[in-house]
Amino acid sequence: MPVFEFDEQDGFGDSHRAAWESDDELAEDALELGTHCDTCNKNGKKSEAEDVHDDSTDGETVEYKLAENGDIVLEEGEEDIRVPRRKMKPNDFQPITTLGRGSYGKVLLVKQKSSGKLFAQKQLKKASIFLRSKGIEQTRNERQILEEVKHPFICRLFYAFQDHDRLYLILQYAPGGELFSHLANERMLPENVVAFYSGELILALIHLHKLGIVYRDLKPENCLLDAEGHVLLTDFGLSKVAEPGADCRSFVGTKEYCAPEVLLEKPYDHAVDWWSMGILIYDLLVGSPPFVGNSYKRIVEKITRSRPNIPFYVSPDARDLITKLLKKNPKQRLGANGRYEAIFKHRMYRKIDWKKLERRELTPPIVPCITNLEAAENFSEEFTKMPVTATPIDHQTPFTRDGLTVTPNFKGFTYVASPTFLQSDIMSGSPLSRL
Ligand SMILES: Nc1ncnc2c1ncn2[C@@H]1O[C@H](COP(=O)(O)OP(=O)(O)OP(=O)(O)O)[C@@H](O)[C@H]1O
Repeated sequence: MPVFEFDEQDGFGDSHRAAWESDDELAEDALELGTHCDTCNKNGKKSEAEDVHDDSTDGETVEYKLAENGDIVLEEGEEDIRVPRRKMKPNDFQPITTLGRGSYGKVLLVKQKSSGKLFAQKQLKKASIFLRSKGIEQTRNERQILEEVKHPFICRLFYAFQDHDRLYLILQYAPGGELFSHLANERMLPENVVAFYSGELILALIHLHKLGIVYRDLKPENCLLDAEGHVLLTDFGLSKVAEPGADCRSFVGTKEYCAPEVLLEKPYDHAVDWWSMGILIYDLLVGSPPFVGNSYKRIVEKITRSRPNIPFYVSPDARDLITKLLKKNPKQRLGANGRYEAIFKHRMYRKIDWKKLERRELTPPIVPCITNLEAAENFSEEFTKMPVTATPIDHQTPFTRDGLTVTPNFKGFTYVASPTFLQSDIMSGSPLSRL
């Protein structure tokens, strides 16, 4: 996958760091957001079912040094030998419940049999991918992008594999569910809360942009929460790697969140993500996106021609930010061309210490109610009540296209995260293991 770094001068490099380091006032004024569990008072109780520490590695015997507290002692640069880099298969994971459904298949909560660890397993039916011509490219994109991207607010990919019928992505499980399901409980969020979530998402987007990736699909369903309440951006099916100077012309995205240049089929770039960020901030503050209508044509008309109608109760700072992000001309949009400093310094974020935010040191305003990770309490019962069956063993049913029998193989799809990562923060010191 082609990846390029932005120029240090106008990119994320020094100018970004300078913005953080020079602004002591902002650091001192750092926001201490109050914490509450939004649906109950049982803050993060440990589930006995989760207290599993099975070090077995499918019969392989390995030796490792142990510290007094039982931690594995690793020499610098040494990879953890407890986690052999072995390809996974569907049968290595026990399905627990259904979490949701995407356009190519479902997302299950699964438990890795060898370790007892929980993951989200995104299944994609090859037949439906194969029948939609853009599907294969989209799926490869998703796998490659997830593999490459490592960021505290972006959902991690651990394994990717396939059998005859399906592709499988084994992802970091976001037990807090969708950010917007919490919004549905609250209707509108206060400005300091919106600054927190949009701040974490801004850092995630900048990370992607720095890698040359346009996310293109920023929408409520793709903003999940981890057990502590930090944002996890997911679903990279529509992300695209932009070559320097190249524009992406294919139509993607959820229309209410789509930038005008995309709807008008004009060339577009990373600035589309800053438009969607403006829509998301409006949606969080007001309770619905700014451009809605009962037909596709009406929505497109509003997005391309109308100004957003910002209610009177939105503060001047938030109003200013939304207006600057929702500039129809992508070149004038806040954040366009790597001008991230203007976002960091915007008054909407005056109480955010960006360094602390990136280090996950600011307390999330909503702590998801999780009493038992396996119960997936923050997901819709429409899914969690669905019966889950074990993933069928590869039954070699051929399917046809244009009258021909085909057995598509998605070359290069298989992926195993590095052993170091499999034992890293997310897996061992993460909220999941602490519950
Ligand atoms: N890592 C995860 N942890 C927990 N739940 C997840 C995770 N990934 C997805 N989900 C749940 O599954 C639902 C569907 O996810 P998916 O990524 O397939 O959505 P989608 O945007 O419809 O996908 P696509 O655009 O590929 O069709 C999400 O809305 C979310 O509720």
